[in-house]
Amino acid sequence: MNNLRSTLAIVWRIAIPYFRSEDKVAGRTLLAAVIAIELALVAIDVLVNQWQARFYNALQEYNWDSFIWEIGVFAVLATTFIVLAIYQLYLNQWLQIRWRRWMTETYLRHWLGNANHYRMQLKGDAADNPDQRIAEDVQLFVDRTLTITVGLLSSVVTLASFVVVLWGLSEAAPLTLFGTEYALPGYLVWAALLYAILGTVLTHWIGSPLVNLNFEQQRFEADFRFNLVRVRENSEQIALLRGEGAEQNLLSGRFGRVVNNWYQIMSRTKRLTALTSGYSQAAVIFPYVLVAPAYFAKKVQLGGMMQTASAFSSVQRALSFFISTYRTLAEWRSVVARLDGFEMSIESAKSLSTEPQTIDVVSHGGDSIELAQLLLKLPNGLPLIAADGFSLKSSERTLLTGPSGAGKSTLFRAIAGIWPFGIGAISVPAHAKLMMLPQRPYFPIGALKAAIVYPAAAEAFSAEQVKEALVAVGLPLLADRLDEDGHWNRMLSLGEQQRLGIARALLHAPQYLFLDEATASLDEPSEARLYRVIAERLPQTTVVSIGHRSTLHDFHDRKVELIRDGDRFALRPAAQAADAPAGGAE
Ligand SMILES: Nc1ncnc2c1ncn2[C@@H]1O[C@H](COP(=O)(O)OP(=O)(O)OP(=O)(O)O)[C@@H](O)[C@H]1O
Repeated sequence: MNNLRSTLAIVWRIAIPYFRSEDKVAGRTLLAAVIAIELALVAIDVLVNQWQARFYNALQEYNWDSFIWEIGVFAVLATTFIVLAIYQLYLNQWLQIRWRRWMTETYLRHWLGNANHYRMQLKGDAADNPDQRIAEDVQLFVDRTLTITVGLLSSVVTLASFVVVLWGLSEAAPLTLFGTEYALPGYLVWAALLYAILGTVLTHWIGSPLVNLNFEQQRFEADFRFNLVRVRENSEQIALLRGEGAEQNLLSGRFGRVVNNWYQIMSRTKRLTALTSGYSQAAVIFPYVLVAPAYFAKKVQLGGMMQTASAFSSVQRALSFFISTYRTLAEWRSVVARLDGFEMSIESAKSLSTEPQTIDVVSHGGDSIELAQLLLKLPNGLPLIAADGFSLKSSERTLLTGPSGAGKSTLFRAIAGIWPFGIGAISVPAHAKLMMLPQRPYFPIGALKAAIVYPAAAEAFSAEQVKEALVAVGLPLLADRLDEDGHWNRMLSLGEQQRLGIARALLHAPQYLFLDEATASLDEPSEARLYRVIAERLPQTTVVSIGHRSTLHDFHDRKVELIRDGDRFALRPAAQAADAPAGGAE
């Protein structure tokens, strides 16, 4: 029960914000329309039930005129039913897509906002496969929540309406057993109730493991899909390493989990279907058995008996809502649990950046980046780098070196404000434009121009500007392909990608440019040429480079090293300055 209450609380928390959002008028109106139509459909059910009594009586009495009249009445009822059913579905789908659009946009905003997607990965306890949560679970949540809510409401209203009908019919067709009449008010209602309770208890008993099995199934499917995507993304590496066999084993292993879980779902579903279909078949005949003695004792007409059977089945169907929607409910609960996990994970990623015991990245009025009493840590809490009183001055070019794994890239991450582990402060000039270029730049799939100017919009730079930047970084041949669509990370060599990265930097002209081995795949002369281009074109930019080649020294004003200091590395200015000024010798 507690479980149910907490699930409902989570559903409320996930579902309600939409109906309070900027789209609330449309959302509430559509929801009200869907509910109103559902109620009208129940009313038609009641009318059809009363119609049945008249219709079968007309048949029993061989009354042709009544028969024809009732056919007409039925045609009107059926037409109204059809029109309402069509519009209910239509409005329901309309509500679904608006609700889903709002939730998807909200989740995207929270997930992408403030580098939460990155922090969620760092946390390690991140919700698995966020893509699945955003793409699939939101859709399932909206669909199932509407189906279940409207279905439940319909059941309650059907129950209330038909209980009244059935209670009246219990009086008209008194309980007759072995020729004796028993005065048991509303016995048909009690019989329906007992029947439904029995079915519900049995269904829950057999079906409850399905909740967890469905949850796992979705997870295994998403894992399998994710690993397929990884193979596609890394297909060159895999082909070069002849890793196909290993991939086959890995993927088969992942798919094996999908299959094993599926077998368990199959076996549970088989038992559940045996119960639910047996239950609904028995429900067809059960009311006739109950009323038959009264009918054969001629206490009730054929119309009364048919009406009783139909009312009984309506009550029974309403009471059995839980049974008929059990699988949907099971699936829904796992969707709710996954979305809840996703929201929690976003929240905890958000809180990581605001916890007092984290690195404070603050803006200040000066024009240098200052590190004060900074201690960078690993996610497991171990210290990585200590830095105090260290500054990166305007227009200065600094070369950062140090052993592999010392934390050079992590220092860049901290300055960019995405590494939350540690304490201390990093002051960054207010409104300063920082740009980080990694060794492997990222290019979104699409037109080359949009890929180069990312994250700016393609129109932010003219074709001439982009072409000029391409020529400057030594890629004149690409200048004619700006409108060509492609997966540039896959199509270009790493050296070419690094040149494109520098072109991006030239276009954006940041105040601070951090190059994390961003030219390491180029030959030395090409690397030197790119550094000269940066010096010429971005003379005001503060450049911080991570690199291992000695040729880089010529293009930097000073050298800073990460040196082991006990259990951590310390940031120390190297004793001697660089041999030549920025943009100096080749
Ligand atoms: N997401 C992460 N989770 C756990 N540990 C991490 C994570 N990212 C980096 N580390 C650890 O932090 C340490 C520093 O990594 P970093 O990439 O900053 O080193 P680096 O000095 O740039 O190395 P290299 O010169 O090899 O590129 C490494 O020991 C690395 O394993």
